[in-house]
Amino acid sequence: MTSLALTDVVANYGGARVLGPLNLTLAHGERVALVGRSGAGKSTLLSIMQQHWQASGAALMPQELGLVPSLSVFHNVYMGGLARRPSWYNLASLVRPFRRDIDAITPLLERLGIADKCWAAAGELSGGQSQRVAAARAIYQQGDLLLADEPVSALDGPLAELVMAALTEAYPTAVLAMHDVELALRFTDRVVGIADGAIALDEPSRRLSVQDLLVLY
Ligand SMILES: Nc1ncnc2c1ncn2[C@@H]1O[C@H](COP(=O)(O)OP(=O)(O)OP(=O)(O)O)[C@@H](O)[C@H]1O
Repeated sequence: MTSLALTDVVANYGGARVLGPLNLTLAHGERVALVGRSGAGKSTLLSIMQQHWQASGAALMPQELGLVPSLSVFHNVYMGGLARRPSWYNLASLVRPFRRDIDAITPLLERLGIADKCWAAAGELSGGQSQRVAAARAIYQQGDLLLADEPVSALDGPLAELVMAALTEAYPTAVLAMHDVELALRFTDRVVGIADGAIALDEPSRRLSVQDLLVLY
């Protein structure tokens, strides 16, 4: 993968245009923050990216997380790697996880501070714990590109940094919709500001300050 391009993309809901026409190119190894006020079109743009780039190995961390509440944390994370294994293996793992998968997933949970919840049902977790499980699942997926919608919205301070560091280390190429502009500037190379469904700003993060981004809000 060298670069990924969206050309003249649009999104309509019930006949009303909410995004575009918009062009955006993402280079390999580039981490982009999507910022903008609520309803600007960040989630819509991420879902268009997913539709266009799924075949290029995009991992998605959706805003609503998409965990299976009745399954354990382990199994929710394991699901990130389902496509790498044959069906018989996945079924056997559901009944009795293999040691090598436990050994691969445990360090990830330890890094994100949720190893003690490995065998708890995902439905019993707090919002911040659930978000870390979804992050672990996205990391375990090991795609070429991460598309994450507000990946640390339920976490604050050091935990938000921990998760951002783990996600960006696992995915050198990523698009992350973020509300925390300070965190966005620290963990990405480029900021794309969305306002009313259009690109209102597209600059390298190092050239921007938090103040520069406030115009979008
Ligand atoms: N399913 C839907 N049906 C109708 N309109 C929708 C739907 N989903 C989103 N929209 C509209 O599309 C626009 C963009 O929404 P979107 O969720 O992409 O914004 P966002 O920037 O991700 O917001 P937030 O930061 O609150 O998640 C909004 O005006 C929203 O009301």
